[in-house]
Amino acid sequence: MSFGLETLPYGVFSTTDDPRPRTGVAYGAQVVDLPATVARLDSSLAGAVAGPSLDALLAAGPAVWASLRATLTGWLTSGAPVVLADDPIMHLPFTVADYVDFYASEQHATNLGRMFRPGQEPLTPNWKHLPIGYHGRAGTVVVSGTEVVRPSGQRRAPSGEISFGPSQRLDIEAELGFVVGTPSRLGQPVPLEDFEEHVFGVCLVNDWSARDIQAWEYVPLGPFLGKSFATSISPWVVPLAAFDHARVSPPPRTEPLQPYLDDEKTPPWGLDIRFEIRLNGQVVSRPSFDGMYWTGAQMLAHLTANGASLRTGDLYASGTVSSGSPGSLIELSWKSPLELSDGTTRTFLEDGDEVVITATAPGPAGTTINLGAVTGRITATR
Ligand SMILES: O=C(O)/C=C/C(=O)CC(=O)CC(=O)O
Ligand SMILES: [Ca+2]
Ligand SMILES: [Mg+2]
Repeated sequence: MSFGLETLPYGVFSTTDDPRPRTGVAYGAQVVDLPATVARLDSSLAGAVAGPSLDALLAAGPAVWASLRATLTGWLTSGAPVVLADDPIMHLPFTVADYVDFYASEQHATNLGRMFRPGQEPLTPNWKHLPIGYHGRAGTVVVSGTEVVRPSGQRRAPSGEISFGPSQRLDIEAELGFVVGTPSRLGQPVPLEDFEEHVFGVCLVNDWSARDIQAWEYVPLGPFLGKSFATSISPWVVPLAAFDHARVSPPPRTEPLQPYLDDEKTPPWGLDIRFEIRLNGQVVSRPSFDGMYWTGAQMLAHLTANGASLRTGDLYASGTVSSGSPGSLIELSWKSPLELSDGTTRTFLEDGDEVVITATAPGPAGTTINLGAVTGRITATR
């Protein structure tokens, strides 16, 4: 996994020689050890990277974010000496405050509506008027590479029999996660144009979902234990500043929007990010984020429209990215099971299966922004 100068994502790493978790920036296949450079940084920048997580950097705000990125770019371009580490062991990069999951892909919402609510209109009447979301479980957000233990729960068989046991319909959801840096004040909504004041950057998310548990529990209050057992995120958080060349207009809006969501006159926050989903090494889907109906800026405006405040470390995910190609197995195996090159087939995940989600975006002058990977392997129920 190699990262060019255009990406410069932040994460938290340790090494076998030095087991202290510390902040770093990925460069090539190595990591720039940030605390090792503090003596050469301005005090505001040094304070932002000195701790064992990205929390202080997230809280420091856009001026520090821009200044640190410019400083690091300057150092790496000019070959200034930095401490580089090999073979980093990656940790959860920041303290996850609140976790929200949106539902911003029209294709995913339509497909799931057809499957979960057959005979009804697939899109609910509110879908094109507001970005639908729910509050998830921040405490079970885990870093890429963490094993995912198959959850148990209640489910109802087609016969009507209710039972409790290991999920038999364990799925993935490939999503983009937005990481909040600067907090906001309680009672004060964050308008669309302040997105960059508050959001530090993005990561990749796999919102593991137990479809059998979900289908039985979710009416009328929405997702609960079918999704709260684990949510994996990539270890590298890519700053929003890296996406200047990836910004695109979202799909045409087909319903008039309330003024707080109307992004006609603000610079667009659609993002040309291409995902790849691998199951046991084999590419099974290539969704693209540019087809997502709602943007990260609209999701943030909606999240705070009632005056709910933001905290440093809030994470909100886009919802399954199913434009172009599906971001979940329930969609991929809808008509017929997935056929893998080892001769086996899948409708849902089996114990031992490994899922790797990667993504890239266009950078300046033909370069590529690398969002890294979020991986996870399923282990048997304990
Ligand atoms: O349509 C439903 O009832 C359920 C949808 C989901 O499970 C998707 C969800 O978690 C939001 C998303 O990832 O798009
Ligand atoms: Ca989800
Ligand atoms: Mg989850």
